Amino acid sequence: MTDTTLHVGGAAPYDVIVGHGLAGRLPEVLGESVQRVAVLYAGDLGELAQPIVDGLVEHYDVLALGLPDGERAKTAPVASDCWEALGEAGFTRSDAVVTVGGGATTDLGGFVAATWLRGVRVVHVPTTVLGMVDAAVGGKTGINTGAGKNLVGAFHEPAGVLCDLSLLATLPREEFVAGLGEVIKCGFIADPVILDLVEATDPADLTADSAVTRELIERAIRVKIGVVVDDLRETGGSGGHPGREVLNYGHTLAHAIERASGYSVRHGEAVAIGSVYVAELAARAGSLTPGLVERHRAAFGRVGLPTTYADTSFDDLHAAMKVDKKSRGSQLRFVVLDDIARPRILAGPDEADLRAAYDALQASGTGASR
Ligand SMILES: NC(=O)c1ccc[n+]([C@@H]2O[C@H](COP(=O)([O-])OP(=O)(O)OC[C@H]3O[C@@H](n4cnc5c(N)ncnc54)[C@H](O)[C@@H]3O)[C@@H](O)[C@H]2O)c1
Ligand SMILES: O=C(O)C(=O)C[C@@H](O)[C@H](O)[C@H](O)COP(=O)(O)O
Ligand SMILES: [Zn+2]
Repeated sequence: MTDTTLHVGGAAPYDVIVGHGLAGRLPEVLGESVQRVAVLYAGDLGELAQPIVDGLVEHYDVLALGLPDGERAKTAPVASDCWEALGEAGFTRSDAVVTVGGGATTDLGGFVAATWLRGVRVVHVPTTVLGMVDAAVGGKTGINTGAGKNLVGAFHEPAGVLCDLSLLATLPREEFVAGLGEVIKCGFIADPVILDLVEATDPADLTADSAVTRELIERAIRVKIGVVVDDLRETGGSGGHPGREVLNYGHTLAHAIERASGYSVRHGEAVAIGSVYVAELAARAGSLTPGLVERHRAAFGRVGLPTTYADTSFDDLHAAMKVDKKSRGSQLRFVVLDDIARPRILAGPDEADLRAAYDALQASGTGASR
């Protein structure tokens, strides 16, 4: 099957290429001025990263840096170690970073590229579904702090994104399923066909190499591109649309759960739980019907994502939600739906509704399979 090229327009345009065996296209995407390339890869993925490094060595001076795996990469000390390594290797503004890994790796690597010399080129090679449909696209980069998730970061558009579907072959099932959390989120906020496909497909057929998986991935990328080109820096939408904040659907509670669980709940799993929570909240605010709340539970639950959570008290999660970037002063703000693909901002909901929605989240649904 041929590669699909999805163009991201705007001030710093680039392409997201979806296909198989894409590593050979890295020089074309990196451009001609680059001399040195730092490959920042998830340390556990050495076998996936090595052929990419070997290909680059033919064209560039290559510095390969293995990072701590997953969320452990998204810390200030890891970013600092990368800056030191780039400094020792004499990296200049004509050099570039290539990231190879899941969303945690692209977030950290993107942040290093955004901050080194105030910004050098970065090309992402995401190796998870979540990285392909979301983290590698759109230019959000970041690390966590003790106070919460993604609290330090920068917007830094990549020079290109190579979504090599062959790399998904080794992805553990639970990581594959976690990525579907962001895909299904895209269905609720913008593309109902995604929901139809998920509901019509036997979950056993949602495999790394199936045609329906590729269609879901490409549809979710299109949703993300469509949102970010209109509101690259999350300054707000128009005509009542939340703008880029719509991609944060379900994320206010999700980030609080990730932090409360010491990041043992995967991001995509937390997004599933958080989306059911905002659906319950929207129902209490009079915008979403009970039938559509149940559609949230059914769609996420169908692919094996958790739709309930009870490990942390409401008061602890409420405190954690207050550091969400959508908050303004002491006011919490949520993306909610009036219908499928009709998002809006709900500002300052009553604490009683927030609590009742959490009670409803705890009362039914399926938990994480761990
Ligand atoms: N910047 C953004 O716009 C954005 C969007 C969504 C999510 N995120 C961030 O992305 C992160 C989650 O990303 P994720 O779900 O990809 O998790 P991850 O990066 O933590 O990777 C999950 C696990 O899968 C392993 N893995 C990755 N690819 C593999 C492969 N091909 N074969 C075998 N194992 C593989 C990793 O080693 C890791 O253990 C979170 O930190 C989240 O905040 C950022
Ligand atoms: O790209 C965006 O914008 C998103 O909000 C996508 C989210 O799926 C992603 O998890 C993002 O990292 C969350 O952003 P944050 O600003 O809430 O940290
Ligand atoms: Zn997310």
